Amino acid sequence: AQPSAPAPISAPLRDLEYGQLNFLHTTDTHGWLAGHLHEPSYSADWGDYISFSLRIREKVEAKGQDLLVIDTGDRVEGNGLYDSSIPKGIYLSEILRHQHIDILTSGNHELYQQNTSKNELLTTVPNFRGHYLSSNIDIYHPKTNELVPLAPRYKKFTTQLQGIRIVAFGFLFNFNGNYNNTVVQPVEKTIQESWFQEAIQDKEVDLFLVAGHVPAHSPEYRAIFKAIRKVHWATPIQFFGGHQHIRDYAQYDSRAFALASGRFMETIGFASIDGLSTSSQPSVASSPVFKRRYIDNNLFSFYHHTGLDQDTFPTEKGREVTQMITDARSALSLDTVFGCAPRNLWMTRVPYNDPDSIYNWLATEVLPQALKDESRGDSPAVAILNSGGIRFDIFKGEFTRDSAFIISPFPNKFRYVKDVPYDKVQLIMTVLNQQAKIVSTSEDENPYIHELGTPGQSHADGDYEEEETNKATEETRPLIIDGAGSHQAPLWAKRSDNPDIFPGYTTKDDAGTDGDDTIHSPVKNYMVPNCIQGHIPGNKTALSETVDLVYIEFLEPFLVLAGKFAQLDVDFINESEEYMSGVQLTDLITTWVGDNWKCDE
Ligand SMILES: Nc1ccn([C@@H]2O[C@H](COP(=O)(O)O)[C@@H](O)[C@H]2O)c(=O)n1
Ligand SMILES: [Zn+2]
Ligand SMILES: [Zn+2]
Repeated sequence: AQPSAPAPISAPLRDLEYGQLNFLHTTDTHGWLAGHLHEPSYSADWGDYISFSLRIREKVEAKGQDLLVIDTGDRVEGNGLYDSSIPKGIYLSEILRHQHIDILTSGNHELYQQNTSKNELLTTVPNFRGHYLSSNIDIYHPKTNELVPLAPRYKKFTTQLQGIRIVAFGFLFNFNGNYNNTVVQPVEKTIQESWFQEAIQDKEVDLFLVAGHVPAHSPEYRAIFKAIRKVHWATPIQFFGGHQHIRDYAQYDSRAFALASGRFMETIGFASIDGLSTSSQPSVASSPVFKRRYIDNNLFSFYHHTGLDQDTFPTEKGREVTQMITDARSALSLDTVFGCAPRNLWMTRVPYNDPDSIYNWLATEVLPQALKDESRGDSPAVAILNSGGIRFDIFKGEFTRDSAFIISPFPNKFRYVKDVPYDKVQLIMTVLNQQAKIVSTSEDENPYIHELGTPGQSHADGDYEEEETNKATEETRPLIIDGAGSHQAPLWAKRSDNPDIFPGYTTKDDAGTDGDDTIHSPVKNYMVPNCIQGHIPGNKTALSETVDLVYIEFLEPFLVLAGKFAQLDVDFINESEEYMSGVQLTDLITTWVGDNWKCDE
């Protein structure tokens, strides 16, 4: 029987504009497959997304159109569901595989640790065999030690219903922070290889599909665009990108567009193309039409776009996966409470030195009070953290095991060098926070800067003031609504009269300001420096002329460079030692929370 239509709800939503070929896209999910438990606007989980894509497929296929589902990497690191299991990711891999994904690629986070890339090769690639593409990543096979492609370089396929002939690639940006069991070849070099050149010589192609963990606006995508255009002046190209954790849409020409779909399961990207040629109709008269939409990841949006409701929307598979997520969270004790945060602490909604900034909290409370290596006696220390290592806000209320991994998922330890002149430490801080200037002297145009600071931000001018709030680069979310649980639609979804506009994404991209499905009011957004420092003991005036320079180990390659600029004669790699017996930042935060943030009885 036909599902009955849901009761109409008046809400400020823009519809999806379907085409001959339609896409759903996720990127940078970073383990958030349970959705956002405290933010109704992003509260749908991977099971709901599975139902959504099945329902959208039914809808488009009923019209004879095709649907492709894409994921562009950074599926790992960033949430207790991935990071808290031993080994990491055992539950996540099982949950992920239930989504049908037509094309998926690796992000940089799949390559930082040896075990993670090994797991991609031995578990995720086989789970998505025939769909996982890796145009520029090789891996030393753990059994043979032979350098092999992580996955096939590209594939050619034809869509099910219309016979649209597609050549697809799967790239990673020019990343160089990978563990040495993998090799990432720069995109510009890869596209000169014979296999790529042969792939783009194919004349029987209706669409080039470039999926990648690459920013939508990037020198890497421009290079690929140019290489394809040299051979095919008019064949449509659809890029899917990620890595910057932003909603973005780039226009390369009238037939080539790139969509980036945010981060952390906040956004389901939608794109469509009309006017494509097909195998049975190889020439079309009209120009193709490209559309895009950024869907807020919640059930209210899902019901709206499918025309279904809470009874008709869920699928059996979706329900099963939601149950798998609930079971995994319970097995991992992710709801265990360590303390209660007395207030919200923000990454970018307030200036970084504001009392409500998470960075200010770390610099003035956590580091001075919790980071102390007793073997160093009274030696004062300055501890440096990269802002990019802090991944999310803290919401007022219960701080759980999940919260700890959400804020600080990386197994980063602290290292230190003794007796560094305090003024040199300050010079190093200045250099680190001006990293763009160092980078601009390098030969390539690698967006290396994203390897240090908070994703989605550029720190080139050292200006940390409020940004324009309507930029696609902003990180915007609706205000937390206390007490809201999982699977709730935004509060206004329950009103059928005159819905309020809630703060959230207000994206401006190359196609304009109408990309977001949900109409929001903007949220303030402030720049954050690449690095912050905490003084141990906290009183700066009590510091002696030299201090222990303590740093999070991820920063070491950047410190080597910054040390040279500051003319500091220290060999960080050979002279540094583990600080505080190798304590990790995540554990430091958890201990501090347990000691300082008591919950009311
Ligand atoms: N061990 C690590 C690994 C990464 N980071 C931070 O993550 C940033 C990259 O994250 P994306 O999701 O944008 O790819 C990187 O720039 C570092 O800031 C880290 O701190 N420690
Ligand atoms: Zn990411
Ligand atoms: Zn990334």
